[in-house]
Amino acid sequence: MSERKFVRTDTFDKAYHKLDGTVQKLVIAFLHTLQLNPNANSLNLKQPQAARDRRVRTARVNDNFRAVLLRDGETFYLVTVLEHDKAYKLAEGLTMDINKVTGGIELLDLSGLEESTRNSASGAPLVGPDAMPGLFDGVSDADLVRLGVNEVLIPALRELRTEDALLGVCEFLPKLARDVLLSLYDGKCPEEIWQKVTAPEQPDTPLTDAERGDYEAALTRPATLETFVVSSDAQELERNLLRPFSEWRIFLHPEQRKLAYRPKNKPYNGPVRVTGGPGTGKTVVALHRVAALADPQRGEGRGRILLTTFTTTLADQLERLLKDLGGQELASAVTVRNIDKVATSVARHPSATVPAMLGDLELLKRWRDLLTEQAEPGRFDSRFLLGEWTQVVLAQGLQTRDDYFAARRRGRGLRINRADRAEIWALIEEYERRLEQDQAVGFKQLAATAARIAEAGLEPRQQYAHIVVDEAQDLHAAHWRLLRALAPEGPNDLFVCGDTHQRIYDNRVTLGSLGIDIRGRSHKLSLNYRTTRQILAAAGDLLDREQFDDLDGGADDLAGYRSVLSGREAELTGYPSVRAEMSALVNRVAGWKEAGILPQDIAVVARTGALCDAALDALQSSGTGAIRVDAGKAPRVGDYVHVMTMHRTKGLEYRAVAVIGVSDQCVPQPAALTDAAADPLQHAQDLRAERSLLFVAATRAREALAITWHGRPSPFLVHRARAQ
Ligand SMILES: Nc1ncnc2c1ncn2[C@@H]1O[C@H](COP(=O)(O)OP(=O)(O)OP(=O)(O)O)[C@@H](O)[C@H]1O
Repeated sequence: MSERKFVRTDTFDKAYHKLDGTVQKLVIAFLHTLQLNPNANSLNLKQPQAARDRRVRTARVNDNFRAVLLRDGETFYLVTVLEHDKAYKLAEGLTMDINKVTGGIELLDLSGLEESTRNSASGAPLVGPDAMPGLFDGVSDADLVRLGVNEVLIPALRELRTEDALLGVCEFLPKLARDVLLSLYDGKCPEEIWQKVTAPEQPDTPLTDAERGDYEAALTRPATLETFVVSSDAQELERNLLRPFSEWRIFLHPEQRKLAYRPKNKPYNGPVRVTGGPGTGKTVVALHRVAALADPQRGEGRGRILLTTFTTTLADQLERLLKDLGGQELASAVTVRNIDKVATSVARHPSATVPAMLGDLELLKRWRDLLTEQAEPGRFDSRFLLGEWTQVVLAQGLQTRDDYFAARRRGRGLRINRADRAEIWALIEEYERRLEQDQAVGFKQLAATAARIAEAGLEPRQQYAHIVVDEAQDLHAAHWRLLRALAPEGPNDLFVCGDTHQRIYDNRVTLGSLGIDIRGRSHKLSLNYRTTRQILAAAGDLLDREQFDDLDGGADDLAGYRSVLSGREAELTGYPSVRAEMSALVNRVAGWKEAGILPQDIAVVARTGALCDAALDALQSSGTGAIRVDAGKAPRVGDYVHVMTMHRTKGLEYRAVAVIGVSDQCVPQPAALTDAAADPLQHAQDLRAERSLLFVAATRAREALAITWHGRPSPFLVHRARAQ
């Protein structure tokens, strides 16, 4: 007899978590009975008379609720738990099939689909001069099938004539079909959709005819695991259901799964890079990759694992998510540290005095002080010198005057001659001498020291077999040299996730030149799980046609970047004064709260601390609980709207986001821009970072985004603002 298996869908989990506690307990009891004896009378397992699929059953949970499931031999596919009549209605139109392209199992809710198309079409003229064409008239059935749309869906899909009708049917479609149809609706051609949407879901080897009907084999395919999870017994199922529902822990997109979990005999033969726009699940992939490496059963890991990212706040968040994913056991198997702590752990001797750590603002001030004390004004200003020190000297680990004279200055816009180099080196020596004297050190300087120590050789117990990096776009060259030296070359050594469209610090690198060879091991995620299509479109416009690098000397773009979530358009609104903007903010936040969004799911974001203070003041004076989210501190828990600068928003997400003060005087922030005449390249890079900051802030929004300004709008907004 084959082993009894429970396969639950994401819809089952969602339905379970919406039930009240007493019904949940009954669902668990039902599962235990099903495990012990699927033929038990108390289950009242029935095949609806009008069922389209002979495998469909409903079963009794209590007098009001029934579970909907499919039985295929000893395998039970748990679909949902619904009120009695709704359960029967769903069960009658439900079928299950194996997708011909992906080999993944799909549930097809034909009654829901047909009813939704019928309702949306009622009243619309289908013939005559006013008849509306079908949304997909220009796409052949053959193309739809080739793209992975099951042919039984096609007649109903041909009835769709409006966007509302399409959005209405989305909830009844398998995930791939939904993604394909929305991409077609967005104007993408079948070929592009094949490449970006469907092909990545294909299994590694093409399906044979026999495999197309083999459900047992289909159960293990990544495309199935996007929607289904297999449990071997009711206890395991119960344990999983009792945890809070977070889809990302269980239901990965096939691309995400393939990246995170490698077959045993196919390790990555070197560093891997994962890119993708905001919200595409890079962090989720990084966490699952760590889980795969830490799982002794899988045999992928060879030793210590480090998970690192840019800030302490993000590292704390990663640690929390790692616990969500694999409990304390997983969290204890991994070192989670932000990159500065990694550097500190290598560079600082435990008994040495702890130096003062200086950020860029303080370092810039010290450059200014040094220059003011010079007898004669030199050719170089403080911003240039800070850049030269960090982007050339620390980035390359230059230690001597000769090294500096021989160094290439890639990415620096101002040409300098030998006399200039001599002048600059003398200033840098004096600058570093003063830092040492004051027992102070810059963060990148510390990283450069740590890299030097690690490159000279570390004890094996200080090294890591595997390093997983999140928010990689903001790491400095010295960080990369350090990480390279911390993880000796080998299978699965480095796994790097990042998105250069979100680079908000001026750290550009070419990984290859730093000993991190990602050739042939580069992957891009493109399905956004966070943000609606409307918000993505507005955020995408902020980037204009700016060029972005791919961390390795090439170019990156957001081709194929998309979302299947739908919602309201982003709002872009200008006001005559700050006062008017703040008063509108107070009303907007009140509106969001009235619509059921909790205060802690709302963020107010500004470019400067002063504007944050003004917003905080306006909100608090109106009686709205609000707090500032500051560096290094986890946001206070409670019913507060979070107010923060754009820099703080990195890696976070909220249901509603108001980005305020996006005026021409404030974004880009004049103080953050190098003078174009002094260094045109640097000026362009500073502008790009300012644009990315706004992009990062806007892409934190899941459902609602408002971008506002007073006076004239920021030049980054101009064509959107005009089009509104
Ligand atoms: N397979 C999935 N199923 C459901 N939700 C997912 C999935 N993958 C990611 N998410 C959710 O999408 C959101 C964005 O994911 P994540 O933070 O990993 O994206 P990211 O690419 O790292 O984003 P960013 O670059 O903007 O920081 C999170 O809420 C995450 O839980």
